[in-house]
Amino acid sequence: MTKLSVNINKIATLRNSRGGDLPNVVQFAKDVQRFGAEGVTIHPRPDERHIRYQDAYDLKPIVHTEYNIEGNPIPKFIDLVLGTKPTQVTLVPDSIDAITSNTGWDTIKHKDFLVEVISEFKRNGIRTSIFVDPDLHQIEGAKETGTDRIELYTEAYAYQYGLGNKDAIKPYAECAQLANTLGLGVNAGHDLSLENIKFFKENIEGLLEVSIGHALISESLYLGIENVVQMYLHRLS
Ligand SMILES: CC(=O)[C@@H](O)[C@H](O)COP(=O)(O)O
Ligand SMILES: NCC(=O)COP(=O)(O)O
Repeated sequence: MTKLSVNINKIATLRNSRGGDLPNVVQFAKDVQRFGAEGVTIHPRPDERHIRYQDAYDLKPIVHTEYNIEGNPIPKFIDLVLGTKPTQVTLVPDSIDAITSNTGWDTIKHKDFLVEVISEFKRNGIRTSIFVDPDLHQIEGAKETGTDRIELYTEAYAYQYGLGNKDAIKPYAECAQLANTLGLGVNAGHDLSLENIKFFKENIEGLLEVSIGHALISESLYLGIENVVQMYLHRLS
């Protein structure tokens, strides 16, 4: 069974564009869970241009499914995670100015650092996951860090699948197989969508969780726009 965790960063980005509280991220998180989502993911960045640190605290009491907080473990982020105690923390090595996450960890080079932060989170009862490229050496390195899970960075798969190259699944399938053998749980995310998710799921053994935001929110707009336009027309008639 693969859990769907909805990343609500985009809802915060939309809210921030006007400075008010529309759309309301807490209400949105309540709604996605009511509609069946099995988790809520947020990815606060140091400049808080998407989800804000305060949002992470506001969401804590209402997320009754899996609460997953993603981010680069700088001191401010570590304090946030220890203060909110989500179900899972996913460590992502994103630079401060990156538009979105664009690389996985070098689990070999950053082993000592990862061992340190992962053990701190695990001491506090928080499950850990680390964002990695589909590279067998990086999966072996991930095992050495003590992490509970990995999150496979799926941007390359999504891009290639869109071009019709289904072979792009191969490194992901191999990495998932190795992770399963090593006792690491397998999550995945980035640019997964209604178009590419089924094939991914069918080919990845033991896929525990996917976190999806950008496409899922965009698809919600496309699929919901007809209804809303009709509702406005009705009120104007
Ligand atoms: C790790 C990852 O791939 C996602 O967390 C992604 O970074 C989504 O965040 P944004 O939608 O804010 O780019
Ligand atoms: N961990 C990936 C995530 O939360 C969502 O990524 P995306 O669907 O917004 O690309």
